[in-house]
Parts: sequence; C-alpha cells; structure tokens
Amino acid sequence: MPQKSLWVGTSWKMNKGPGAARDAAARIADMAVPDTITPFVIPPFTSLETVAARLENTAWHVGAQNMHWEEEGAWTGEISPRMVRECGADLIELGHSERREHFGETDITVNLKVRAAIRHGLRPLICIGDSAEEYEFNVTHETLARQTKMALHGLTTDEITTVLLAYEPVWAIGAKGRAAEPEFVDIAHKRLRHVLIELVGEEQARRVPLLYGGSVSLDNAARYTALSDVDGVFIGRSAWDPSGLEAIIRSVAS
Ligand SMILES: O=C(COP(=O)(O)O)[C@@H](O)CO
Repeated sequence: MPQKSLWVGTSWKMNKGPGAARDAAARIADMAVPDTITPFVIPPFTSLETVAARLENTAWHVGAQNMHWEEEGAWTGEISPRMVRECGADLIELGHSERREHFGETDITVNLKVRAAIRHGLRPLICIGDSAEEYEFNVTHETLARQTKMALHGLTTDEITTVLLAYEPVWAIGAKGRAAEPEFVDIAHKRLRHVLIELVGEEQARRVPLLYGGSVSLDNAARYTALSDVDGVFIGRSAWDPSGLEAIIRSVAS
C-alpha cells in the first residue's frame, strides 16, 4: 500500500519575535523533510514576513494565526487577508479555541474569515473542537458537526476541497490538557468525514485533510497518523523547538 501523505506543522502561538523566528526559520529551512510530508509553520504576525521569506521556494507552507475578514478599513489592531498575503503566507489558521474562548471568535466570524481567505487565495486551516463539558456530556460530534457546517457555509464544493480541518479538543490543548485517546480521535474523525460527505460527496470529502491537534508529542504522534481518517497533526509545545518538530516529522514518516 502506498504511504499516505501527511500534513505536519506547528503554530508558535505568542512565541518567537523576529530574532528568534529568524533563527528557527533558518533551522527549519535546513530540515530534511520526506516527500510524504507536507510541512507547515505558523509564526506570530511580527515574524510572518521574515519566516515566509526564509522558507520561500521550499516545501514549507507558512501561515498566519488569525486575520480579519475585511480587506481594509477602520479595524484598529486587525490584520487583513491582503496583508497576510503580502507577507508571503499561503495558509491561514482560523477559529482556534484560544481565539474562540478569549477573543470572542464565533462560528459566524469564522465563516466570514473562511470566505475572505478563499477570496484572497489563502488556504484556511480551520480549528474545531469540543469543550470539556461537551465531551463529558457526549455531544462532541454535534459540536464538531455544527462548527464544521457553519465554517463551510456558503462555500462551493471546489472551495471546500481547499480547506484543512483540525480537530483539536479544547480539553487536550496546552500544558493542562490531556492528549485524546487515538481510539476516540478515530471515531471523531470518521464522523467528521461523514459530515463532509453529506456536504460534498464521498470523493471530494476525502480530499479534505483532517488533522488532529492537542498535546501531540513525539510519543503519540505516530499513533494518530496511523489512523485512516487522520491526515496529519497540528502541534504546539512539542514542536516549538525545530528539533522537536523534526523528530515528530521523522516519527510519522517512518
Ligand atoms: O493548540 C494547539 C495544540 O497545542 P499543544 O501545545 O500541542 O497542546 C494547536 O493548535 C497547535 O498550535
């Protein structure tokens, strides 16, 4: 059976200013990445242009962590899709649970941003995830289905096949999180695939990469990527140091 192709990448969240990002990008540029891996890195805004320039003409995709849906205007403190593009990014992370929880991001604003990203030629990496309470009350699937349908509302089938979806249980993210059991992720991703099948049909739904994120580490990454409906991993802390990212890439590629 041919080896499946995997997306593997990290968001640096609010870490690495321009100096640290320049050093990390130089190490990333030197990394040997197997052909079966599509690697990506998502620096903070202040480092975006530096990192994108350093990784230009490599296999790496570079993204921003958020953006506004409007092209320009009186939106103090916001960054437009065009600005993200001008920095050299091709990916845009949208709807991360930290933004939903602390910055008022909703399913509706995520949808506005997804549509704006596609208009501007940016590939959306849409984060969805159940809260600890939703998990406890056994409504994970309902939450993931709602977040997915609302994020993709109004998109054509072709547009839907350009997005990446990352299932990131809120209870799995960060130092206080606990990594989801692969068996649980397997079921969640299979049900998520069915949501996509209902939207765009089997063939197109299989073209949408489904990533898992939340306490991914060198110890567990390959257990997720071995699952048939997991097409990659989205890593935080364990990949902030490029050597950690490289080790995980090697572990899932072998
Ligand atoms: O939040 C994420 C996972 O963070 P961990 O530190 O790996 O728990 C994911 O979006 C990558 O940033």
